Amino acid sequence: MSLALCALSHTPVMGVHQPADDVVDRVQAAIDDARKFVVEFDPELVVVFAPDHYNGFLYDLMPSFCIGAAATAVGDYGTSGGPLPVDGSAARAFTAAALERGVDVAFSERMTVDHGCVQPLDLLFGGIDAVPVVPVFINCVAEPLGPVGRARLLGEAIGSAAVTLDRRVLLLGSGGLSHDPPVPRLAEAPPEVAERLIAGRNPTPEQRAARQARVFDAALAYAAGTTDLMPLNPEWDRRFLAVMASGDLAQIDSWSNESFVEQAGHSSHEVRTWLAAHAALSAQGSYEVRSSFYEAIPEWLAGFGVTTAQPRRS
Ligand SMILES: O=C(O)/C=C/c1cccc(O)c1O
Ligand SMILES: [Fe+2]
Repeated sequence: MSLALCALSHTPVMGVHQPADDVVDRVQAAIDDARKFVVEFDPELVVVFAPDHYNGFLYDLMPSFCIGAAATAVGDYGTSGGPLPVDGSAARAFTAAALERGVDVAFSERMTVDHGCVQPLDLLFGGIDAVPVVPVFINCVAEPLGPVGRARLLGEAIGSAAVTLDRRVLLLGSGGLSHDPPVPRLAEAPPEVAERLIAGRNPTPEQRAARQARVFDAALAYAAGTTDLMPLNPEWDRRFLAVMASGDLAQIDSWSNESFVEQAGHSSHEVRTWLAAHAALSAQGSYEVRSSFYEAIPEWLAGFGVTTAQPRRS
């Protein structure tokens, strides 16, 4: 058995509205390097810790966490769509391990995932069919959210089960870092938007296209500085990355949900996926960061990070 980690931001604006060429080149180099790391590790299973953006999980039934034993991708924003090659027995083992450790995960034999789960698979593996996966949903958008430390405990539980497998397991975290994209919030939503957040699965192609166009337009306006969306926070991002690299993950338990929003934007909660992935990696002992890239990219609406890490070699 062995574990490895790759955590990276996702943004559907990538490739649609680009920052300067030199920025794109640096991001591409970081992704290429992460892909090289993953190819060399040659994972036999990929555990994807990812948020959802009201495509699979809505307010009609919103868990804090859900492990999927079967899953289908909606294929939003041009990401791969269709069934994922989920390892159902590994998913059930991870679920049992989490419940045994007092982390009350939900479990799904028919999970739906979106770009949050699929974009990293597309970027690192060229699609969703390359390696068996276990998708692990972490609620990062639908308030109220539990304390951030619960994601750490989830990761530790899944990691404790992953290290017992006689397989190479890649822990993939997807999201963040600081960002405040125009994702609607139930508390402020007008009735028709509230209905979509509660029960708006399977939008029509026209509805999905309109939603995606709104995000693309927001990205253009954000880069031009003409929106009231919160600024990216490189200082906060770098502080978060330093905590992940330190291995002392429990210190983040004191970061209140309010502080995430106030300092790093409503969708900065997506870093819970990074936290869970690093906590899972820690199940194999202390770890070392092999590579860390970060750049604030307003054109993509995100503080964009790419990290690879592995158990510390003695
Ligand atoms: O369409 C959505 O709901 C979200 C889009 C988005 C935009 C920028 C950064 C992200 O992490 C996103 O999920
Ligand atoms: Fe997201």
